Amino acid sequence: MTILDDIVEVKKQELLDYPTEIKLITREKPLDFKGGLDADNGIALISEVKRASPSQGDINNIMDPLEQADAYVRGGADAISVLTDKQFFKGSFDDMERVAKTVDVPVLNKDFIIDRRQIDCAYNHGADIVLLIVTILDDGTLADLYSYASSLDLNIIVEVHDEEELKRALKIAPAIIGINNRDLKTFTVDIGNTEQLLAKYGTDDIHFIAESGIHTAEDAQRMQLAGASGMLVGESLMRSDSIEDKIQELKAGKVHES
Ligand SMILES: O=C(O)c1ccccc1NCC(=O)[C@H](O)[C@H](O)COP(=O)(O)O
Repeated sequence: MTILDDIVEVKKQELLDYPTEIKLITREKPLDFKGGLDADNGIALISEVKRASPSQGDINNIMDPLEQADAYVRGGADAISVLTDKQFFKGSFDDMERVAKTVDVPVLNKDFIIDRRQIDCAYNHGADIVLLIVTILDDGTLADLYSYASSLDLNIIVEVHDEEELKRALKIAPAIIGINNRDLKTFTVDIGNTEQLLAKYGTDDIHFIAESGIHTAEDAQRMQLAGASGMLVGESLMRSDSIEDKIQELKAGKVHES
């Protein structure tokens, strides 16, 4: 059993307490994250609110998620990711909803989705983007959750770690693929993973988001040079005592069309 197996097991247990059907609230259309990627040929930054993690333990559990997200937006983040898993990341839907109600950039619900009702919850709590992690889904469920989230106008990041998962993701022709540099089963982190996969599979038809292990301007530049349209950064921003400077540093390599 890996930690990822444990996380999925907890999600299954939590789902036992969900109603069989979740009524969707009436809300504004989710903000268009993909449109932002289409319009900008630089590298977008998704800044993550991450109190704790299985690999690091407590990262920064004393900050206020709203103040953190505000600082991210002031620094120039293009989107905010909020971990909503309670048991392993000390997050909550309340954290995400407070952020989504306040910031004017798209908000990603970072969780381990295995059932449509989690997408309903993400939607009702104000998410604009959801994450589908290929390794925890079979092909049929992946395709079903993708089409369900699309029907709600949510942006979707389909997350892969290796070539086999990437090939499975490509079968549903997603607009955005996240390449996680962290192996969620062993916690090994290597940003060379994005470089290797994009050298072989990079295409202008898909936006690729480099996820995890990005700490410095040099790391960010490597991800951009590899062809990533975006990067997802958690720990290094959560540990920074000068968030706005850290964001400027990470975005320093951002190239804009003149
Ligand atoms: O971060 C972990 O320890 C972890 C363990 C098991 C499953 C998922 C995990 N993290 C989720 C993420 O992918 C990251 O929060 C995200 O990509 C940001 O990574 P980082 O910048 O390295 O904090």
